[in-house]
Parts: sequence; C-alpha cells; structure tokens
Amino acid sequence: MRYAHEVDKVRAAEQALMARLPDGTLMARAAAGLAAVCARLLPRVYGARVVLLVGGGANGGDTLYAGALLARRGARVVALRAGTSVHEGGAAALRAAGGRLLPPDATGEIDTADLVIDGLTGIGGSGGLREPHATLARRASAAPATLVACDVPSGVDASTGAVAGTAVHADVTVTFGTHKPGLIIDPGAAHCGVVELVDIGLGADLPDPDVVAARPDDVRPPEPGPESDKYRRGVVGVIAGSGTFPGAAVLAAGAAVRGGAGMVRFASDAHAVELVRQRWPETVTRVVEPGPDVLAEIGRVQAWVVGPGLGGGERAEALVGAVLASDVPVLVDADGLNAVSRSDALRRALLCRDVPTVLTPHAGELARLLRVDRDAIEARRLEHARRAAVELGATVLLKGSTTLVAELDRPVRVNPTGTAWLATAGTGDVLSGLVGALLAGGMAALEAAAAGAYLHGLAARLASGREGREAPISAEDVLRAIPDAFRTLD
Ligand SMILES: NC(=O)C1=CN([C@@H]2O[C@H](COP(=O)(O)OP(=O)(O)OC[C@H]3O[C@@H](n4cnc5c(N)ncnc54)[C@H](O)[C@@H]3O)[C@@H](O)[C@H]2O)[C@@H](O)CC1
Ligand SMILES: Nc1ncnc2c1ncn2[C@@H]1O[C@H](COP(=O)(O)OP(=O)(O)O)[C@@H](O)[C@H]1O
Ligand SMILES: [K+]
Repeated sequence: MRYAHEVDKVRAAEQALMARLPDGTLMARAAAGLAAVCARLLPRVYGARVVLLVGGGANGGDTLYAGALLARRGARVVALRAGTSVHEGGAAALRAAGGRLLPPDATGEIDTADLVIDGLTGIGGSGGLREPHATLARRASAAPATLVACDVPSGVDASTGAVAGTAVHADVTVTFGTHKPGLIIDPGAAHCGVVELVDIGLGADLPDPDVVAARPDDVRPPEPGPESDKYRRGVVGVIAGSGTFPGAAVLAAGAAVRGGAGMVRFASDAHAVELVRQRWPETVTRVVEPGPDVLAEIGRVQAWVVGPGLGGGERAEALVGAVLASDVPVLVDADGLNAVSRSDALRRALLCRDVPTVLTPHAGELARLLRVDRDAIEARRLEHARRAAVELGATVLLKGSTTLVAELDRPVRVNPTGTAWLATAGTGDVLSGLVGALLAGGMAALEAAAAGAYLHGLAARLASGREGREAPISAEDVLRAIPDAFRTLD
C-alpha cells in the first residue's frame, strides 16, 4: 500500500523525530532530497538557471537550502521572495553559495528559467493563495521551465486535495516523509505531476495512515481452488434494467459474469431479461414483479447488486427495499441510489442493516443522497465520501476523476488505476457488476469495492491503449478487458 497522512499527523511525527535530532536535521534532509531530484531533472546543473519561489514558512526554508546546494554545483540561482520575511538560515545559505534574493516583482526571471522550485506554501498553506503568491504560482505554471513543487504544490490543501483558487501546476512534486492525501486525490492530485517521496526518517513516528492507495500485489480477488464449485465461488443476484434503460442490465450482468461469480442470477422485466439472456446465456434469468416474495422467486445468492438502469418510481423503490431487507451483502448503484435519496423508509432500511452494504454513487448521486451541491462534493471528495459512510451506515465508493472508498474507522482507499476515458456512459454499470461478483466471492465490502475499482480502472487502461496512444473506449470495451485486468495482477 502507498500510505498518506494528514497534516496534523505529519506535524506530530516531525515533532517527535525532531526532538531526538540536532536542530535543522530534517530541513537539511528535505533540502538534500529536493536538490537531488532537481539535479536529475536538469540536463546539466552547472550554468542552469534556477528560480526559487519562496514563501515565509519552512517550505520556503527547504527551497532556499535546496537552491544553495544547486548553486554550489554551479547553477545560477535566484530566489523571489513572496511575503515580508523568509527563512533566515536558508537565505544566508543561498547567499553564501552565490545565489541572490530578489523582490517578488522580478517575475521576468521565471520566464527564462530552466527550472523553478515552488516553495511558496507546503503543509502550512491554507485557503486560496494570496498575493503575490498567486501571481507567482500562475506565472511559473505557464512558463516553459520544469516546475518542481516542494512537498505540496502551493495552493493545494495537503490534507484533502481541495484547491481554493490559484494553485501551482507542477511537473514533479517532491514530498517528504510520507504522501499527503491532497497529492493523490483530485483536484489536488491533478496539480502534482510525478510525485517523488523523499525519506526523511519519519517512518517509525508515523501513526496509521488516513488514506491508502493499493499497489498491484495488494489486490487479491478470490480464486477458485480444487474444491470449488459454482455455488461455493459465489452466486450474485443482479436486479437491473427497465424498459427505458435495458442496456445497463446487460453491462452489469456481464461484468458480474466476467468478475468471477460462480453464477449470475438476473431478474428484471421481460424486455431486460430477454436482452440479458441473449447476450449472456450463462446467466439464470427470471422475469419478476416487485412483491413480498421477489427475492425468493429469484433464488439464493451470496450478494445482490441492485439499481443500474432501474428507472424511477415505485418499482425501483420496492426492489431496492426488498434487497436491503436481505441478509447478504448488497451493492446499490445508480437508480437504486436515487430511490434511497427519495425515500426515508429506504434510508432507514439502509441504516438498520447489519450485513455489509456498498453504495457506488458518482458525485451527482451522492449530492442527492447527502443533499449538498455536486460542486461541493467534487471540490472536497474525501470529506464527503467519509461523511456519506457515516450518515448512510455503508461502505461508500465515490466515483469520478479520483475514486475513493470510505468505510467507518478505516483508512480511505484511493484508487490508483483508471483513466479519464472511463468517463463514458455505462462504465458505472460495469463497475457495479464487477464489485458484486467480488462480494459474492466472499471479499469484505471495503476490499471488494477497492479491488473492483482497481480492476475496472486497469481494464479501462488496457482497453484504451498505452499511454500517449490512447483511444476512446466504450463500456463494452471495459467489460471485455476485465479478464486481462485480472491477468496483470501479481
Ligand atoms: N516541520 C518540519 O520539521 C519539517 C518541515 N518541512 C517543511 O516545512 C513545511 C511546513 O512549513 P510551515 O509550517 O512553516 O508552513 P508552510 O511553509 O507550508 O506555510 C506557511 C507560510 O505560508 C503562508 N501562507 C499560508 N497560507 C497561505 C496562502 N493561502 N497564501 C499565501 N501565503 C500563505 C503563511 O503565512 C506562512 O508564511 C513543509 O511543507 C515542509 O516543506 C521540511 O523541512 C521537513 C521538516
Ligand atoms: N474524469 C474521470 N477520470 C477517471 N475516471 C472517471 C472520470 N469520470 C468518470 N470516471 C469513471 O467512469 C465511471 C462512470 O460511472 P458512472 O458515472 O456511474 O457512469 P454510468 O452511470 O453511465 O455507468 C466510474 O467508474 C468513474 O469513476
Ligand atoms: K510548495
């Protein structure tokens, strides 16, 4: 797992470590790591033009010491001072190494630089960048120089990834001690470029992480063994589709088949059932009307998926209600979530469940569930995913440019796979069927949701092609690439 810690935890760990080390040791380690990355990025350090953007805090201090190290190797280093004071030791070191400090209006330096280091704000930054910081951030982001952010791109909230106004768009972010959530969650993540972690020795002082991102060997979907049969591998029941949206049913049922379910039971109205039967003859289908015995009519399953393409109205509410009353894990998606948003009874049913429930909203669906603006959710994804997990009593997978999975008292999972090409109709239906298969296979809710998102994002990347040569993909292409995604796991 890749670990990320919020600012208060980073500060506490730094305090604990600093108490055991001579003054200035941590800043020296951070600066050395930062300078080493910058030196690697430059074709030649000697003679390179390096500009430092320096704020009033320790982030500016790191940057000044890193600039001094580059100046000692022959770089021509100037620092633009934002704010009234800068780190004194860092400024003295830069001067002693032959660098210069200039006022913030010397912005012409930025346009001719080979490399700019952003040391305006780090984990101490809060709110939108003030002036002259914002102007410097904009100018550096637009300049041809390689832009390296010290610890965090200035203007990005390190704990959450929120960006209020202007923020640096870095090519590389050199972060210290541990990742910060804001570096791996959008919109902040989109400002980081490549993130390099520099070890400053915090390891033993860091508590449990707030946010984690899987590496390939962390994703372990269930595998059949010699004793497996279709029932033991897990039967998933999919209730999806309607006269208006039958395609969602075909995609969700297909993803459940490809996701490793021992068997898929599919139930809906006659039209959706006919389409699914034609496309996925391996499913066991049943035409159902909502009623008290609807689940018994469909048959026994180890997990339910309800919602894709169900449409609105009483039918959807009745089917979601039936599924929530069951005693097996349930995934609610799409129109199933909209039904919960409309119905207090369904919301109560959700809270009463004592078996796992996974909800897979996009920002619009979550906005309706939490009764907040969609924009607020996209701006502060981490906060809203956590809040939804608490208020709805479920494992919440929030989809979008960064997919998060939140569960009460557990580190939030950030999905590291995926591609913006996934933003196309029907890919969410594929995700719900895939996660449903993993739930039926016995994975815990958080693991199933995180593994499903990982495989789904990987399938999309495999379908769209290698980086720099991607092509548009359909939901169907993602579905077809699911087996390849499984194959690429370690
Ligand atoms: N604490 C430590 O032991 C270590 C800290 N390190 C560095 O220290 C940084 C944190 O330093 P600080 O706590 O001094 O905080 P920062 O340097 O991140 O930010 C504080 C400064 O930014 C200004 N500021 C905050 N928000 C602003 C805004 N929106 N617009 C304009 N100015 C704003 C403040 O007035 C203050 O001058 C880390 O990111 C890292 O770079 C590293 O040296 C490693 C060790
Ligand atoms: N900008 C983006 N970058 C990466 N993935 C995205 C982006 N936008 C959407 N996605 C992904 O695409 C899928 C879309 O799902 P959803 O919104 O439910 O679509 P639908 O309802 O049409 O199936 C989700 O897996 C989501 O995480
Ligand atoms: K910075």
